[in-house]
Amino acid sequence: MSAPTIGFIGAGNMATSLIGGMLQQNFKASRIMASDHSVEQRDKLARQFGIRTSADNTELARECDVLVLAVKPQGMQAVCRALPSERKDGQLVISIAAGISCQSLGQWLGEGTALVRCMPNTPSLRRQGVSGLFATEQVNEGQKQLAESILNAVGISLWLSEEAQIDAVTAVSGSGPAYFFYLIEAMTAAGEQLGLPRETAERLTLFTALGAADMAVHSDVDAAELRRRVSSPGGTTEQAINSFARDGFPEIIARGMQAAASRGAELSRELA
Ligand SMILES: NC(=O)C1=CN([C@@H]2O[C@H](COP(=O)(O)OP(=O)(O)OC[C@H]3O[C@@H](n4cnc5c(N)ncnc54)[C@H](OP(=O)(O)O)[C@@H]3O)[C@@H](O)[C@H]2O)C=CC1
Ligand SMILES: O=C(O)[C@@H]1CCC=N1
Repeated sequence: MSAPTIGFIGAGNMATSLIGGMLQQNFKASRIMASDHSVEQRDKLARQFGIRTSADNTELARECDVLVLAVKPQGMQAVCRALPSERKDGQLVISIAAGISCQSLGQWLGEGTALVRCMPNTPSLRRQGVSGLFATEQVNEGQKQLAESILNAVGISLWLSEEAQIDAVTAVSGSGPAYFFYLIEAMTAAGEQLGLPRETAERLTLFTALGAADMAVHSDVDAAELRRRVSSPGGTTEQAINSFARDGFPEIIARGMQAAASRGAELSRELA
């Protein structure tokens, strides 16, 4: 059997991250297509990745074994309703939109559609992504494996037992890279205030983030224990951690993530 064709509708940030990662992992450019209404965006992807692009979403719907819906949530209904009901036989549709439920997608695309809802993240571009996946009952085992092979090509993926968990995944890992970038920005600025040149503060911060994440991923003890091992009694780290705790760091993070998850649920209602 020949390799499946994968079509991305919406060729923006997230599609670029996924396609970039897939091409580094044995997916052939000749089997990937992308459509976008922006000619600049189409040209950019065609140049960057050597994939076929189109201005016509219908062309992808008719030709591709897998359709990845990668437009903004607010544009999803119009995109789905404009797709033809006669699409490629056995097609799997993967939606990566935050807050668009399988129920809405089923209504817009046709109830028999095999649908996977997925929440990836932008480090997929570096093949360091993590995705949560939820399959509707129309999805067969082969299609599940196909979805997994796409997302595993750009990082790791985890199946969810309930669709509602997607909002939590969005709050943790979908939006998560932005929280770490925010911390990097804040630590770099604080390093500068402490007298370091900006570039030095930035490199120290970036490599500390990379080292800490790598160490935590490969450790057999949890993050709290790793933190304790850095914090010598009466030393410097303890002072920083105590100051963070006094200022409510865990509560600040929990409130922010609750806001992200609530927005996901709100979008599902608003855009149904
Ligand atoms: N960015 C992220 O980190 C993540 C995003 N997501 C989800 O991925 C989806 C895409 O997000 P993102 O990549 O950031 O968004 P972008 O705006 O970067 O990409 C969407 C692209 O789709 C194009 N588009 C809009 N309408 C149509 C249409 N009718 N036909 C074809 N193309 C169209 C847009 O063009 P134009 O701009 O001209 O309208 C744009 O180029 C969202 O639903 C988001 O929830 C999920 C996980 C992480
Ligand atoms: O901010 C957003 O809505 C999207 C979903 C997760 C990351 N970006």
